[in-house]
Amino acid sequence: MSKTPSSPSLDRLPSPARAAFLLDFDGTLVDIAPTPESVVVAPGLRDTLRRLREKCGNALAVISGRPIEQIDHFLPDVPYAVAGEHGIAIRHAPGQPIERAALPPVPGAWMEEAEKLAATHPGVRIEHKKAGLVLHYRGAPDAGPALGRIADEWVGATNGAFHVQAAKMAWEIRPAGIDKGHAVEALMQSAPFAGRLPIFVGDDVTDEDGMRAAVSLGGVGFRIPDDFPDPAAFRAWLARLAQGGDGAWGG
Ligand SMILES: O=P(O)(O)OC[C@H]1O[C@H](O[C@H]2O[C@H](CO)[C@@H](O)[C@H](O)[C@H]2O)[C@H](O)[C@@H](O)[C@@H]1O
Repeated sequence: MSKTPSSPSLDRLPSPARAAFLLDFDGTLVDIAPTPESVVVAPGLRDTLRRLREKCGNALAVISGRPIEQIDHFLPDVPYAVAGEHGIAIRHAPGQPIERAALPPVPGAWMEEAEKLAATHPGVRIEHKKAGLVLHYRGAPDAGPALGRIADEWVGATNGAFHVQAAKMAWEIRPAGIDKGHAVEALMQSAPFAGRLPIFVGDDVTDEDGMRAAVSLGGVGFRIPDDFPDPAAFRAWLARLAQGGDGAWGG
C-alpha cells in the first residue's frame, strides 16, 4: 500500500482461521455505480462472504459510509457485524440493536439549501443520513467545486463540530469525532473479532482511518487500487480464500 500504513504482501497473511475481515462496501466489495442505489452486488459475492464468514469464525464485518439499513438491503444476513455512517452506527452481531454515537444532527437549514441546490442543478443529488449529508455530483461533475465551497462554508461556521470529506464525486458532511477507525477498535474489542488479526480493505480517504486502526492493532490495511487493481480483483481474491484452504492466501 502506498499512501497508508504499510502492509505485508498478500502471501504473508495468516490463515482465515486467525483473521478478522473488516471490509468497506462501495468501491471495494461492489463497483462504483452512477448512483448510490444502482450498485450491483456481483453474482456469487454473498455466497463468498458467507463462506468466508464460516472460515473466520464469524469475524467478518462491513464498515461503510452508508447507513446500516442499506448494507442489510444489499447484503442481507451476510456480515456478522455492520458499521454504518463511517462508524457512527454499529451493530455488533446479528439481531442486536444498532448502537449510535451521540452526535449533533445536520442543521435543517443546510438540508433545505442542499435540496434547493439539487433542484436547480440537474444531476446533483442529496443523500440524507441520520448524522450526515452527502452532496453527490457524479451526475453533474462541473458542479463539484461550487458544492465543495458551499459545504466548506457551512462546516466552517461550526467550530469544528462538522467536517467535509472529499469522497468519490461527492462531498460528505459529517459530525466530527467518529470515523471508521473507531468502528474497527470497537469491533475488535469483543468476540468474535477479539484476538484475531484485523484485515481492513477499502478504497477511499475515509477508509484510511480503518486501515490505520487495523495496523495499530497489529493487523493490516489494503487499499484498492494499490493492493488490488479494482473491486473485481478483490472479489476474486475473496472467492479464492472462501473456497480454498490456507494455501489460498496470496493466490
Ligand atoms: O464507505 P463506503 O461503503 O465506501 O461508502 C462510501 C459512500 O458510498 C456511496 O457513494 C459512493 O458510491 C456511489 C455508488 O457507487 C456513487 O454513485 C457515489 O458517487 C459515491 O460517492 C454512498 O452513497 C455514500 O453514502 C457512502 O458514504
